[in-house]
Amino acid sequence: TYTGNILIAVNPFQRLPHLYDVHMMEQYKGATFGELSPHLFAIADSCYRAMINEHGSQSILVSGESGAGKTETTKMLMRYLAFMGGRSGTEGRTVEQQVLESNPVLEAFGNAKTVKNNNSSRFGKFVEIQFDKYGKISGAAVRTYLLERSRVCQVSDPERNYHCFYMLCSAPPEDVKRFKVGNPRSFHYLNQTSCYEVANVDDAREYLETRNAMDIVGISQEEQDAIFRVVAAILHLGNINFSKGKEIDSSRLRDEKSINHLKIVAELLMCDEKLLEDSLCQRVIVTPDGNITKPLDPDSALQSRDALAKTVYSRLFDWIVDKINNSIGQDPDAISIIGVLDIYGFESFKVNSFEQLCINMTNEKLQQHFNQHVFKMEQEEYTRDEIDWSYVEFVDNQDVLDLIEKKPGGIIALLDEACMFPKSTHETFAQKMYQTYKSHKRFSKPKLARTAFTINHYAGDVTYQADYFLDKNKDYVVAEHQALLNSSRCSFVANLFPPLPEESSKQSKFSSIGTRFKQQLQALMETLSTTEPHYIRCVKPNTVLKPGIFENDNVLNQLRCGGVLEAIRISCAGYPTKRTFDEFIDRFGVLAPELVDSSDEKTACAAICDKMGLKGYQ
Ligand SMILES: Nc1ncnc2c1ncn2[C@@H]1O[C@H](COP(=O)(O)OP(=O)(O)OP(=O)(O)O)[C@@H](O)[C@H]1O
Repeated sequence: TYTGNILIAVNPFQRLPHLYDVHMMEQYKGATFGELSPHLFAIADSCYRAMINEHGSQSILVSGESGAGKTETTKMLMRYLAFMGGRSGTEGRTVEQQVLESNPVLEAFGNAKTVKNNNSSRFGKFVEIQFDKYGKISGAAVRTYLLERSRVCQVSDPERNYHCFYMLCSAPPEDVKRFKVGNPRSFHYLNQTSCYEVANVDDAREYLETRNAMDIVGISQEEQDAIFRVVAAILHLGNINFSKGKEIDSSRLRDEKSINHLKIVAELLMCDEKLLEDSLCQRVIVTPDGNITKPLDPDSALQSRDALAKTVYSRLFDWIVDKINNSIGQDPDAISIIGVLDIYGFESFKVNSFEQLCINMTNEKLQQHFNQHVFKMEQEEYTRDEIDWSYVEFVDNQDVLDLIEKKPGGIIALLDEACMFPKSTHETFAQKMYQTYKSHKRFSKPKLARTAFTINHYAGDVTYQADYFLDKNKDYVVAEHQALLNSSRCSFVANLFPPLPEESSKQSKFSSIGTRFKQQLQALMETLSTTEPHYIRCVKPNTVLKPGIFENDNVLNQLRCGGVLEAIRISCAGYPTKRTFDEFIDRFGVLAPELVDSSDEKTACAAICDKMGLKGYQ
């Protein structure tokens, strides 16, 4: 259905191909908005037409909670835009085909089965489709946000790690042999949960399809092999274990098995075995008097191993995104763009951490953008009609945004400070927040909390646990890991870790995930502000992921989180029903037939209202 121009799309949890086929696209092509049943093609069509007619850039913002259908909706939107903006009769790899095929590639490496969704995107995505002066697609760019790195090393029932790991384990026998993988149950990074299969998903087929999609987006066979070699290396890396070494607080490889896995990792990454072992079991400390090598105890070595796995995986993901962008190509002469944003919705779990804070900050920003837009649209309409609506209140969430991201003084700024100060712990960080925001309306400290804090978001209160904030915010690659991988004989691996520029290698430049994410978000908002936005709110009808079940309270909460209720409030506070003068006379003329014919439409309408004793109309 629609609320104003906002489309509210409910996930059907069953395939409805007839709703999304070419025949349906034909019907919506050029149809007046609102004439046909609400449909995402109607949004895509009005967006495309607005771009052609007004030569202005557009954006479609798709939001909703995990499993609500954002990614499916985004793919369908892209298909419609490719249908409208594609070039007929072209052969081979067209831009629009590449844009569409980037989806399965990104999903293989960035999606996983979670409690909420069997194919959950663990990153945010903004696809910018560029159009030339003929309204044809001439280029595209994909920007991704905040991939969930922790999943690579840590998964719990009934979730899975990223799809690509299982695909590789189900690859054809020659590839399984070549990449030295096997049963997913034999890898620590996969066997922490007992979930290996996803209903209706055939990993073996997905492997071939991903390879095929990689061909189309322009990733060469050698590059594909290197990618899967890295994926396999990460699996083996997870199987390396440590036990206490001879010296105090030192560690060594635990057993033959670990030695064997280490060998395989070195082979797959084409780097030196001894260097790999050292980079896991030791740290070099730079002091004014020279470098000191310090051994790591087994726990720290395990952490070092996991940090390496996460860094390699996230670099791999970034490489794939860059490659897709390079091979699709950007059109510097593009006349306008249509951006499609598929980004995680508001999150509030039993335990909320740094990721939730970043996600909810994104949603606060988008909410502000949404409110401003809805408000502005209404305002423009009232101004056009010369109607006074000064009494309609605008609720701004700038105070929450300031609390999180203001510099200096916001939570992210405090966190960066804490990360740079070697002695800080999550407790000192929490204390600092409690002190700083003692009297902030949107911040509170739960009773008896030592590290927890609550933020009053537009969609409700969320309590965060600050325990891992410091670690999660630090964005640096251990120097030993950097040196190791940069020295790989495989140019693909070495290029994932280019040498750092001089100044930043001196540890002077601190880079934090929070600040980088904030900057990315800022850039996104700037892009969005140059476009005319269109909104789609996806709704998940139930938590059992089945068709035909509708949980009322749950849906209501999603509408609240999506800002739909706020949009309705703004609309209700003004004049929610809009009729032209002749429609009004058509409907209410019977109340005063004698007035209708005698005067012009506007006067007649006023006369009808007067006759019925209505007060305060404008
Ligand atoms: N229009 C649709 N028709 C049929 N099935 C759908 C549709 N939309 C969603 N689904 C089903 O719901 C599942 C979840 O949808 P999707 O992956 O798009 O959710 P999401 O909102 O992107 O979630 P996340 O934030 O976790 O990535 C899909 O895998 C698919 O099975």
